[in-house]
Amino acid sequence: MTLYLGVDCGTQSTKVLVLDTQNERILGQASAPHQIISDTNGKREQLAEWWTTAFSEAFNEVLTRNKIDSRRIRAIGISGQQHGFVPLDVDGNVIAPVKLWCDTETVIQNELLIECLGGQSSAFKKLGIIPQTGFTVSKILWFKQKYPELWNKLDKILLPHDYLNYWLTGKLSMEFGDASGTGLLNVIDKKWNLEVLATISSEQDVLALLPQLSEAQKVIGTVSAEIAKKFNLDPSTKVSTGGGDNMMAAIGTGNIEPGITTMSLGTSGTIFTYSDTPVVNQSQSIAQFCSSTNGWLPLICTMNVTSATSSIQELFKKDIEQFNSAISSANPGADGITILPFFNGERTPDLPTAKGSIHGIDLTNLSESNLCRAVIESATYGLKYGIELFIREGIQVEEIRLIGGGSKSQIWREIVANVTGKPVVSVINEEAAALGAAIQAVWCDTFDENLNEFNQLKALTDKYVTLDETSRIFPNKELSESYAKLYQNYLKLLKHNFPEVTV
Ligand SMILES: Nc1ncnc2c1ncn2[C@@H]1O[C@H](COP(=O)(O)OP(=O)(O)O)[C@@H](O)[C@H]1O
Ligand SMILES: O=C(CO)[C@@H](O)[C@H](O)COP(=O)(O)O
Repeated sequence: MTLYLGVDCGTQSTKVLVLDTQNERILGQASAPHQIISDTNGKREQLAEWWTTAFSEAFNEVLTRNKIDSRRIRAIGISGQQHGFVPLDVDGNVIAPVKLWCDTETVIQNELLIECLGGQSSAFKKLGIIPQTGFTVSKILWFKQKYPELWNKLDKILLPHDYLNYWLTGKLSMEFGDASGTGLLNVIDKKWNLEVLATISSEQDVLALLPQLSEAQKVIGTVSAEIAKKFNLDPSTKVSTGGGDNMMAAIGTGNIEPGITTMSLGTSGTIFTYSDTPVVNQSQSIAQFCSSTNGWLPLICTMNVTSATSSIQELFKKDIEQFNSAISSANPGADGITILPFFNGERTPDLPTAKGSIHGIDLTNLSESNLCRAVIESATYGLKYGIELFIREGIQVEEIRLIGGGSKSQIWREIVANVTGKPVVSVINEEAAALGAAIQAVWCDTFDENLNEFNQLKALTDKYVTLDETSRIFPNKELSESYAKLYQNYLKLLKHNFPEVTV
């Protein structure tokens, strides 16, 4: 048996998946949860050690439950939530809690950086992307301002998946896909932008704080002796470059060539599509990330998907099954209730300090099931808003490949099809980021410099990514028409409450 491990360190949990390439099947998967440190000022942080603990728990569980021999693992691929700022000292210790992609405490620092770069369009010219509050760059400036003593100890800046790579191998590296979400990289020429680095600090060599950039198909090293012993791994076990969770989910949904759209219903909501060339877009909300397949991955991210839906679910003390049946029992449009679900500020549209609100309540419609339905519908309207931005930029969306925790819900899948007016289909393994990471590990391990890079990856995604044809849902004409009207009401409400939203 030849085994590959795919690991996805998401916001709410770390998932570990084992792929058996000899028998061409997934042997098993397990997950372990993480907490989040939150505050009303927008703080959203985690401790890096929670990720390594969750990795260990999920690793041990999947191996024990499926009686898998860890010595058979040839390589590991790590996927991770994007943008988080992991600060290391010279001894490789993490010196502060990690500010996450969903942290909005750094609004002021982000505004300052954009101003120093000459405003939004000038920043776009310099970087090919406009840094948003969730990106890493404003977290670095915030850290320097808030903790000057710690800043003096800072030796390296890593992203969450890079940190797990470092923990496994002792090697410091960053690949282009995840690096493109830092706000420090010119995403067109794929080089660090020295002007942005100087904006963070003109006295210090910020470039020296960044690890080496690596191409997607590379192995970064083998597991350290300590890790090999801890997990009973063969010391020759390789670790691939890995990548951001959306980049890995692109691989895990076969979204490695133009014309495919993936939507993730995770803590965040994302929509992304592969491009061979950078998409020079007028919309500041489309993040033109690099893919982890040496191309580009234009992406829309909303901050309030299962983070918002699980808040309402937990408020009513429902388990997932009860929550889904409450949604199904309510009428489309939740009898007039609409939620602006900005429980955590918002990235698309760019409203980092926004708060959520509930509208249209009266004595006849106030019920748990209507509120459950309304939060799901509103999170989906947020994603429809993203699709409209894609379409406006000439990016075609024919069909949506749905992944992430929320895609397990039949009723939510139906709502996505009817709100967007597009057919939706799930992949057989909805933990697409973990699967993508495992596929990337195979790609890196078996990579042959003499063969076409894309063809080698495509052969793997063709083999391991399967659409679940039984899950395909076509939009219902009548419901799509009602949702088109309900979406217009949502937009009206959005613009009324946030006049700065112009699109
Ligand atoms: N069957 C389901 N129906 C609706 N929501 C679900 C279902 N299963 C999981 N979820 C939601 O998905 C969330 C986890 O999504 P996931 O994609 O794993 O998040 P992340 O990768 O950001 O950690 C859970 O918190 C839950 O709200
Ligand atoms: O910030 C983004 C994308 O730019 C988020 O998509 C994060 O990468 C978190 O992902 P999930 O935990 O929701 O999968």
